[in-house]
Order: sequence, then C-alpha cells, then structure tokens
Amino acid sequence: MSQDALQTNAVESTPDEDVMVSVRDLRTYYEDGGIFGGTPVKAVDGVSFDIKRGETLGLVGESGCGKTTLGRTLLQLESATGGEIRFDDVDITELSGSDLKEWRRNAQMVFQDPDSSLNDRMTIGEIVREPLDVHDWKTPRERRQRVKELLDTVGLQREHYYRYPHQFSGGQRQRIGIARTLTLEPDFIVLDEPVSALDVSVQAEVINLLEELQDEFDLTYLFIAHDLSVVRHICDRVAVMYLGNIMEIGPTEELFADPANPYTQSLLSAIPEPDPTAEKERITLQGTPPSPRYPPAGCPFSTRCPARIRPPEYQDLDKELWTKLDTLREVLRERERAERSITDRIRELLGKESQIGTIDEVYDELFGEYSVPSDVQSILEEAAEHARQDREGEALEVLRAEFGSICEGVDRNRDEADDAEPVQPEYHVVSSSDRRSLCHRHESEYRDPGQVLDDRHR
Ligand SMILES: Nc1ncnc2c1ncn2[C@@H]1O[C@H](COP(=O)(O)OP(=O)(O)OP(=O)(O)O)[C@@H](O)[C@H]1O
Repeated sequence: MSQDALQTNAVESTPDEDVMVSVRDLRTYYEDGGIFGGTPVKAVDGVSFDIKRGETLGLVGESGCGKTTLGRTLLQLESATGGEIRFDDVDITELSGSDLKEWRRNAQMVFQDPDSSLNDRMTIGEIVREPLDVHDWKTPRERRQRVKELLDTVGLQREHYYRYPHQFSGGQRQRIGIARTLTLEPDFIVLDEPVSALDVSVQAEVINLLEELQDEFDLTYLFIAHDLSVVRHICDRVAVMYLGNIMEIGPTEELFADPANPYTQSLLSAIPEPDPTAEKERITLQGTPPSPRYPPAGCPFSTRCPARIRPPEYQDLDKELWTKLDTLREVLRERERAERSITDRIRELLGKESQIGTIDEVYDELFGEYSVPSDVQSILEEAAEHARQDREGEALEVLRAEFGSICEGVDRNRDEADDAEPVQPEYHVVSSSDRRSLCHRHESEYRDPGQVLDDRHR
C-alpha cells in the first residue's frame, strides 16, 4: 500500500493475514465521452476498506450512491480511475489479457434481477456450463457432470439441466444464477441485491442457501442491499456509502445498535421500530443527494447533514432562520444543476419570465414575513444579486463563505485564499472494534453527532 493512500483515505490500516481483499483510495469515474472532456460522474470517490477471508461485508446506502459501481470495479467489470484493489496481494487493477481472465475465475457476481441475467434461449445446463466452456475446463462430459452436481447443491434437480429459464419461478431462477457463479469455484462473490426482486416468502430461502454455500465452500461475500434488515441478518460487517464515499464501516450489530455517523443515524432512523412506544423520532433528511458529478466541497454529506457544525458566530441563530438558509442554498443548488429546457432559454432570450421562478419570488417565500437580522440580510442581498444574474454558483459561494463551517470545507482559522483546497473530513475510530466514521463531529472540539441529534430529534 502506498503511503499516499494511507494518508488520503485510510479506513483500515492494520496489516492482517486474514485479509482477502484490500481496497485503497479507489476511484471509479464515468467520463461522459464528450469531445471537450466534460465533468465525470464520480461514482466511487476514494474508498478504502478490507474484506476478511470468509466474511460477509454489507454495502448499504441510497440509490445512486455507487454500490453497484464499487462491486463491479472490485471484479474489474469497470476499470478503476485510481487507487488499488489487492486480492491476496495482487493489485488486480494492473492485470490485463490472459492474467485478468485467469484471475476472474476467483471472483464472480450474482445480479439482482434473475430475469434479465439469464438468457431465455439457453437451457439451464448451457447457462450454468458457459463459464466452464469459456475457460475450457476439462472434457464436455465432466462439465455436464459438474453442472448437474451444482444444480443439486443449489437445491434444484439434475433433470432441470434440459429446461429453459421461463419454466422456473423467480427464486429458482436466482438459484440458477447462483449455480452459474459457483462453476469455477470462486473465493469471492459480489451479491448485488440478490433477493430484492424476489417475493418476501422466497427471500429467506435464498438467503439461507447463500449462507450454507458460504460455509460449505469458504466463500467471501460483498453483499449489496437496500433492505437493512436482510443486511443485519447476514453481514458480519457493514459499510455505509453516500455519494461515492464510505461514511461508516464496522461490525454489523454494533453499527445498527449505536450508529456513529450522522448519515448512518439518518438511514437507520428510517427503519420502523419494532416497539411502537419507543421514543425515537425519525430524522427527515433535507433535499436530495447532490449529483456525483458535482459533489459538495468538504464532507460529502454536508448539504443534508442534520448535525452539521455551525460557524461560531451563528451558533445561536434562530433555528427557523437557519433552516430557511439551508432551504435557500438547496434551491440555488437545484437551480444551478437544472438543465434548463430550450424553451426556457428562448423565453429568457425574448425577455419573458423563466419558468424556474425568479430568485426574488424564492426570497419572498422564504424571508418575506420574517425579520432577518441586518448582518444576515446583507449577505442575503449579496447572494441575491448573483442569483438574479443566473450566477447561482457565486451566490452559493457567498453563502458558504459566511454560513459554512469545517463540514463544508471552510477553515475559519486560516486566511481563505481563493485557491485554498477545502478541508476534507477524516476517519475516526469510534469503537474498540475499529469501527470508523467519516465526520468532523468526532473531533474533540465539537459535540458528538449522537448528542446533537438526540437534542434535536428525540
Ligand atoms: N455506465 C455509467 N455511465 C455513467 N454514469 C453511471 C454509469 N453507471 C452508473 N452511473 C452513475 O454512477 C452513480 C452510481 O451508480 P450505481 O449504480 O453504482 O449506484 P447504486 O448505489 O448501485 O444505485 P442502485 O441502488 O440504484 O443500484 C449514479 O449517479 C449513476 O447514475
């Protein structure tokens, strides 16, 4: 591992013989292919973690946070833009040609949707046998024999060899997909939402099968899922992703029982409490996740964080006004990223009012009947001036410089040069089991995120 990787995003740094997969500062960007280069989508934006041999690491987070891209990059189905992926000490991002093909035998993927991942024109036998054919494994007779054994292993029958996918139920089809991934005896499998498309009644059967197979064949899993209760059941450790970053990673039970990161706390607060009298209020997140093409400066969660640190001079600002300022910034971000339609642009050119609504209407709605202190008012005026000229980015910069904190990358202890790099959050060890969380709140001069959220939401 390079020293650089350690410093930029060290999630886990202790060398461990049990480590099978070691990921350091991994980035996967999708370029948009435009002739001018364009701004890439930062689907995975600098993650570091280890997966131990035989364990199941869960990967959770809202839609679009980069889970599938990360899983696909680990298998080299997407190329990494930067960083390292070591499997048993071989950096697989450097492999190509026959070395990559040979390595691929060790690592497979089970997909969410068994309907679209199975070719309806092939028999079950052909589908499961295909990886053996590609790798020219032994004789055709031995291949047939191996496939029949695998059908047995995943709870199907040998006679199913000559049938077609449409003759099977969703759960059976997922078993076929799983049999196919096992053909080349892999060590590592990425399970991408393997039960989300199945009826609840068959989800448990497939989960049980995956657990049995793990024991029988010493498999190591990366388990990608939306359903947090399934993750809690099956995973040894969990990584919580947001906007291409891992916000928290640690042992499952501990992370569910006592989440440290404000994002994990928000995500888990959406799970219904088994005890309806429990006094836990749901944390409702403001706005939508930012575009991974334009992640915010500083902490990736800063635009929505319910525990965001305020600058000292605004510590006592009225909560309602603070929320309105947050809403204004969210509106400006939306306007900044709104792809204005051609008609909109023509209307503007012709001097007609834009459909997005003028910034003055927004201001009126938010602050019209509110008595804003004069120091805040003058900043709002300055921002409005930019926004009226469609310079939302500059308006946002004015607001960030004044109301932003370390969470948004603003370091108030240094003279902010125009080109100063925003301050990035670092990982903090938050438990004796080496659980880590990416949040400035864990620094000693701030109140812990849990305390802040307790005050505000419980
Ligand atoms: N081939 C691609 N080209 C460009 N952008 C992509 C591509 N694949 C994914 N993305 C973008 O990368 C980001 C991460 O997507 P990804 O599918 O990895 O997220 P996810 O967490 O797996 O989402 P979901 O839970 O909905 O499957 C998204 O903004 C997505 O739109």
